[in-house]
Amino acid sequence: MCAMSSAVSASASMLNGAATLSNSKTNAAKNKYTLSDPSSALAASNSTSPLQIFVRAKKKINDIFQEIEEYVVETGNFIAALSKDGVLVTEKEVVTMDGYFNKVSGIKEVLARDHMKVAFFGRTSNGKSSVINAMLGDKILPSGIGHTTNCFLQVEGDESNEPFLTTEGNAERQSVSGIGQLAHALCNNRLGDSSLVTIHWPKTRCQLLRDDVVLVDSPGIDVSESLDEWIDKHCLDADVFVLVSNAESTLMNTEKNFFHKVSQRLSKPNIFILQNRWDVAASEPEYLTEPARLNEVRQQHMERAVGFLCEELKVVAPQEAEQRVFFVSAKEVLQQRLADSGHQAQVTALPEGFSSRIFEFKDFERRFEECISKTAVVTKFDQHAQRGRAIANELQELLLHIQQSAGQEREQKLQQQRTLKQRLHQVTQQLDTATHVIKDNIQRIVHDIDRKVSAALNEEIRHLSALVEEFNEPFRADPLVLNVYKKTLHSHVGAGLGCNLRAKLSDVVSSNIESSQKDMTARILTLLNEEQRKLAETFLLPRREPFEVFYGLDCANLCQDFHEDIEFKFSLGVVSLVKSFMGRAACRILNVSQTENVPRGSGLTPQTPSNELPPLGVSQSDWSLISRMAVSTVGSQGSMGLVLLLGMLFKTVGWRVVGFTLTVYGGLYAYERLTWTTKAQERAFKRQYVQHATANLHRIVDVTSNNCSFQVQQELFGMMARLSRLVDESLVTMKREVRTAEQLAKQLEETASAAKTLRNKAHYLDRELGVFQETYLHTARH
Ligand SMILES: Nc1nc2c(ncn2[C@@H]2O[C@H](COP(=O)(O)OP(=O)(O)OP(=O)(O)O)[C@@H](O)[C@H]2O)c(=O)[nH]1
Repeated sequence: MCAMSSAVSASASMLNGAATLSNSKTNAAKNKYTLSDPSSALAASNSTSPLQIFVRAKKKINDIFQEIEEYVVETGNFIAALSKDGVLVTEKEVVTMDGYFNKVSGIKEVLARDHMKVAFFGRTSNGKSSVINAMLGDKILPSGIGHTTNCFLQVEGDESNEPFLTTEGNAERQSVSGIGQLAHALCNNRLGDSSLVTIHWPKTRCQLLRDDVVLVDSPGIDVSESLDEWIDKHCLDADVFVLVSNAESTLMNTEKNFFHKVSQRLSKPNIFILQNRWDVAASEPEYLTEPARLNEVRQQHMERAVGFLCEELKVVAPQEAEQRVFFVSAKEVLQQRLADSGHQAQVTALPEGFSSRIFEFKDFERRFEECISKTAVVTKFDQHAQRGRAIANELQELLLHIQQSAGQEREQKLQQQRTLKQRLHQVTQQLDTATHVIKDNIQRIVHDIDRKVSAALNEEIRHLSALVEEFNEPFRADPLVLNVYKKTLHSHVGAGLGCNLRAKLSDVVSSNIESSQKDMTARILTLLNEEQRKLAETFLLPRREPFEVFYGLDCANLCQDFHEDIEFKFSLGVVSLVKSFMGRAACRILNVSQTENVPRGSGLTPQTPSNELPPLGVSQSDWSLISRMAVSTVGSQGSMGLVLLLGMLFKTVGWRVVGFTLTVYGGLYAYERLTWTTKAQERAFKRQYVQHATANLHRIVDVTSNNCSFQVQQELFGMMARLSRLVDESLVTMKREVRTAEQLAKQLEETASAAKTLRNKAHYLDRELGVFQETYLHTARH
């Protein structure tokens, strides 16, 4: 069993022999360990063990660094996520976070391995191994007369239930049976005196090891020349050094020189001096009879040891130096503790001063524990705590920067959002106004065009005869030829009208359209941003072809009901005269006469119609009869009618007048008949065509002008629609930008909030480490 449990029996023994111990430090210790109940004494010793300072500090700082590690991972993820957009954090900061993580992980690993290390040095056979065994309460290390320890042996606690050992550079677990001998054999056979063998001892078997104390035994400093190497390899991380001296002799130069070397390399190392084998000195017969002389010897040893520590090494103040020198017997303590644990028979005959030596050893252990605990807390944890605080502070700075940057960015985004909303509202209103004005302009232009097309077409209709006259395809009265002639004339007239209208109107239309387009473009482009404006100017505005109005004058269709009348008609014929003088009424009469099928060939001469009363005593009824007969005669073209008509005239005006008239009439008829040539037929045809087309074209003037203005309207509205679409797209883009700015502002707010939370966490961790320093490190230093 370990040292702590043996303290109970030591305390019990002390009750008998403590009176011999006058040293005040042992009295103080006696009071602490005078406990009636062994179990409660163990519990008390465990709970009040100074080593618990280190144990609790280690647990606390490990817990804190666990939190720091989790925190660094969380913050690292946060920063890595932010680095994607590269606004708030840079790639360098991500790398820095990786560095923090590596540092914290490294510290955590070191912390997990951290322990309190005590190294034992002294000349061969001074009892170093025995002291360690006594402290551990078990024969773990080999000890014996002569040079037994040939390399460094480190005893440390392990969670496993069975002990094992490992050698330097070889993590393989080696057999544990006869561990002392095995370690000894390893030292002898394979390893140099600077090499290290680690003995992993179950923590459950020893409180000291459970409390993270590691004990290192060394070969005798008087038999090695590798002292510098020892210091480098085994002393620099030691918290406490124990010089195991032989109380039978004074401190040797080899011992002193070694610690001079140590104190040169380390600042004020913690050194305890154990005057071991004090039992042998105390058992000298001369001291048994005269205990005062033993005290003198003790005093001499004490003065030299104190002088060595205070004046030579200067590692401790004079008033504390006596607390570092103890007169003990490791052999007796080990025996006592082995007996207490049942591994060995109880010592029946206790030598003189046994209890006080046992007690002084315990006192050493107490002082040693206090010292190593405080020292180890400072040496092991202070730097880590400082580093942890530095990391926490650096992260606070970084997060504060991110928080502030995110806040500023958010403000910018909100401002941008406000500006965009204003612009959106403004553009919407301006678009409404512009649309209204443009529509009015378009309507105005459309009416103007309508009016101009109408006027131009009317003028063209007025000059239609000229257009028809220009048509000089060969004319023949043959129906087939005439049909082709008509078709070609339709085309000529349609094309001519279209061409003339275009010539008259295209400049007006173009300038109107152009000015309107320029106006609407100027109005709309101001609603676009620079980029969209350029785009519009590049792809939208230039027309590939100039706009042309299609007049759609389809004369073939328009004049399809045209039927020419190019039969010869004597201008002084009854029908012509009737038509001339009586107009439609005569026509109706003619029609009626035709329908009544008046018999032909009355033989009467046609008479010039007149509105005046008939001369030569011809009554109204006679004129009516003559007219009817003439009409019937001409209408029937028969000789009977003519005969009847002539008969009537002979009877009325006399044969001479009739004869003369008929001669003249016949001459005229012959003249007209002879001059009724193809050319005359063509003229008649064209005249009829002009009349017919004029009438029909007049009917479509409104339709055509409407059609043209509609085309202009379509063109302008098309342009306006394209421009409006651009503005609409611009508005959609702006709305999207508003939403994006809103989302970004929200994200930035969340980022700032998250950065603040993380900053608070860093502050909390810094405070935790501060409290840790205050609780453990500040206390340990004072
Ligand atoms: N009487 C007496 N003998 C002791 C005491 N301490 C150690 N011894 C004996 O001294 C001898 C050497 O003890 P070790 O513990 O092996 O000494 P060491 O300093 O480790 O020796 P090395 O390992 O060789 O350097 C052993 O026989 C021990 O029993 C003591 O306090 N009193």
